[in-house]
Amino acid sequence: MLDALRVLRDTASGVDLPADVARNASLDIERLSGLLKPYLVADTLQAAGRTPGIGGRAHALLPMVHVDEADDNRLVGHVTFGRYYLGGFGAAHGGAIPLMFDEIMGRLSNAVGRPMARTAYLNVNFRAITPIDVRLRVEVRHDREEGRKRFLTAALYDGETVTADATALFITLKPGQR
Ligand SMILES: CCCCCCCCCCCCCCCC(=O)SCCNC(=O)CCNC(=O)[C@H](O)C(C)(C)COP(=O)(O)OP(=O)(O)OC[C@H]1O[C@@H](n2cnc3c(N)ncnc32)[C@H](O)[C@@H]1OP(=O)(O)O
Repeated sequence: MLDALRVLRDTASGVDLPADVARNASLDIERLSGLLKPYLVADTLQAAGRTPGIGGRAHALLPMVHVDEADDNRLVGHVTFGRYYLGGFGAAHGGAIPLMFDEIMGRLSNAVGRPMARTAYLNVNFRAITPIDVRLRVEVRHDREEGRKRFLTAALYDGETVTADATALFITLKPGQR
C-alpha cells in the first residue's frame, strides 16, 4: 500500500489537472481515507516507521534508501528522490536531503545492538544539485564514540560528484529517558 502511495505522491506532484479530474481524484482519495480510518491505532502500535522489513521502515514521509552493503561501522546504499521531493529545476528539495541523512545515519547509529540514540545535531553541506529521478549512492560512517556521544559522517553521490555531505551527533538515551 505504501509503495502505491509513493507512486500516487510522485504522480500527484507532477500533474496539472483539469478541475473535474481534480474533483474526482479528491473524492477517491477521501474514500480511501474513510476506508483506512477504522484501523487507526496508538502511535506505538502503528506500522509506519516501525516495520524494519518494509522499505523506508514503512514510513510514508521518508525517501526510500536501499541498503546495499553494511557492517558495524559503515553502510552503503542507494536512493532515488522521486518527483514528490522536487524543490525546483530538477533538484531535490533542500529539506528532503537532511531527512534522508537523518534516517540512514540514525539507522547505522542504532545498528548492531547499539542502544537507541537520538539526533542532537545534523549538519548538512549542499555541494552540488541533487537531481531527482536519478539513482544516487549514499555512504555513512560511524566514526567514533565518546561516552554517550556517537559521531557519524555521510555523503551523497551522483556518480563521482558529492552532491551533499553531513556530520551528525547522536546521543544514547539514558534508561527511561523519553
Ligand atoms: C518496533 C520498533 C522498530 C523501530 C525500528 C528502529 C529504527 C531505528 C532507526 C531509527 C532511525 C531514525 C533516526 C532519526 C533520529 C531522530 O531524528 S531523533 C529526533 C530528532 N532529535 C531530537 O528530537 C532530539 C531532541 N533533543 C534531546 O532529546 C536531547 O537534547 C538529547 C539529544 C537526548 C540530549 O539530551 P541529554 O540526554 O539531556 O544529554 P545532555 O546531557 O544534554 O548531552 C550529553 C552530551 O552531549 C552533548 N550535546 C548534546 N546536544 C548537543 C548538540 N546539539 N551539539 C553538541 N553537543 C551536544 C552535551 O554537551 C553533553 O556532552 P558532555 O558534557 O557529556 O561532553
